[in-house]
Amino acid sequence: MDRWSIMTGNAQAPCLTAPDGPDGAPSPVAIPTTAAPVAAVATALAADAIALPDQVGAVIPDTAIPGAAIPGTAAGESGGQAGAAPAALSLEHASIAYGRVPVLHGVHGVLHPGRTLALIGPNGAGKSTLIKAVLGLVPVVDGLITVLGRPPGAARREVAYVPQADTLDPDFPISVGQVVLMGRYRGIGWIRRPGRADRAAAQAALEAVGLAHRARDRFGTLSGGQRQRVLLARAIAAQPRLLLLDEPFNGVDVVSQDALLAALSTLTAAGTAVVVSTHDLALAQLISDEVCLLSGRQITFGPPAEALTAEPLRAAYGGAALEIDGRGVVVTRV
Ligand SMILES: Nc1ncnc2c1ncn2[C@@H]1O[C@H](COP(=O)(O)OP(=O)(O)OP(=O)(O)O)[C@@H](O)[C@H]1O
Repeated sequence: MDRWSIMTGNAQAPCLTAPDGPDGAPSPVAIPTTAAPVAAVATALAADAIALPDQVGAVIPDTAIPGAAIPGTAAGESGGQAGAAPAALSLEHASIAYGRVPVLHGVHGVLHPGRTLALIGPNGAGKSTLIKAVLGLVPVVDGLITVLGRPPGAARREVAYVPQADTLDPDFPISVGQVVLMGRYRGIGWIRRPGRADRAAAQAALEAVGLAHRARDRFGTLSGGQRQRVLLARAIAAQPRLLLLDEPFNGVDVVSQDALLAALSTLTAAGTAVVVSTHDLALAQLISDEVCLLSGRQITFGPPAEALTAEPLRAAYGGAALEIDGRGVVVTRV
């Protein structure tokens, strides 16, 4: 049976196990196989040239919202202190709505620079919605979201976003190197040609994801997982302070996933905060410092050892979260 599990034999130090593993050995990562084939994109890469919000893997365009810090924000809540770097992301009892009715309620927690936050929850839980709210694309109708000390949207120059891969067009005629170089355009503008530093940053980003040797190849000739790595490289080249990844591991094999994880680790070590939405609970436990468990509302926000336990998982997944002899929790595929 295809499923994820988080075994919590020791509540203080949960370990990850794949109960269905071929040899019974612990397997740290279970990759969902629900990814749709990478589908048509032409627009996404083309749109990037005019800096539309849904662009791929690049720093989100600045909408010229003044970047003033929000007055009255509690320093402790948003992680801001006089003279200290602000939190990468501060969520204060935020509710988010597309129209009049909020689809996500009561999101509350702080992500600091260099830390990784996993957004977890079943289909329709609100993971993508939260990412869009952080980008300033969907309104916060109650509470507050602060990004790098500023309102969502005002910090776009320093925020990179990698959307779900299946929104991309693999047929767009552009090389791998050019895709990555697009990550630099926020800094250099669309008129000026990229300089040596931009090319070096793009090259380093491609190396970080292990695809420097494919720089001259057409983007569309890469596999889905390799394309995902290129898009991450593009985001890395932008040198963001906050990176938002919407289900980046869908359809990615173990080798590509390892390359992605290594690149992410380098980023966080350099101080970039990462938000990653995923259905892979084991992976979330492996890579995240904080977990935000959602199901139309926030179930819990905290370290994985606390957030990915039986009670909150049952609240999010209902009967799909099965406890096994008090030893751990299995969430069947959602
Ligand atoms: N553009 C939109 N307009 C109105 N409602 C929307 C829109 N996009 C999403 N929703 C609704 O918001 C809720 C949360 O959707 P969202 O895409 O954030 O979930 P998700 O956790 O990312 O799901 P999945 O795991 O399936 O990607 C759902 O009920 C969905 O129908």
